[in-house]
Amino acid sequence: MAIVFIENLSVDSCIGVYDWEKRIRQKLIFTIEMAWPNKPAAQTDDINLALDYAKVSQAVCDFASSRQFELIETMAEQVAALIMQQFNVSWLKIKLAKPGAVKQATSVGVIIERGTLTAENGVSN
Ligand SMILES: Nc1nc2c(c(=O)[nH]1)N=C([C@H](O)[C@@H](O)CO)CN2
Repeated sequence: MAIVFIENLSVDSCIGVYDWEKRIRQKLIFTIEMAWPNKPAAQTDDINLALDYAKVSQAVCDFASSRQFELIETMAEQVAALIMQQFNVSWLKIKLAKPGAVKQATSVGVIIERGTLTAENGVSN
C-alpha cells in the first residue's frame, strides 16, 4: 500500500460558530493521508507520475485561507472533495485540528476518511 502524506500543515482561516470568531483568523492544522499508486513514479523517477504533496499543500492552504465556515467538519469535508476531484485521489484521511479552540486541551478536531482503497489506487503492491 502506498500513502502520500502531509503532516501538520498550518493555515490561518476564518472559522467558527460564534460571532467573535467571524471577525478573526484562527490556526487550523491539517494532517492528510492520500492513497496513490507510487510504483510508476518510483520506477521512472518522474514527478508527473507522483502525487505532488507540494501542489496538494498549496491547494489546501489557498482554499482554507480564503473560505469561511462555522464548523471544522465543513472545512474537512470540502478539503476532502477538493483533493479527490482536483488531484484524482480516490481515498484519503484528513485530521483537522483547531488547537486554540478549547483552552484546557492541547487540540481538538475531527478525523474523516473518504473514498475507497483498491488495488488500483494503492492498497496492494
Ligand atoms: N464538532 C465541533 N464542535 C465545535 C465546533 C466545530 O467546528 N465542530 N466549533 C466550535 C466553536 O467554533 C469553537 O471552536 C469556539 O471555541 C465549538 N464546537
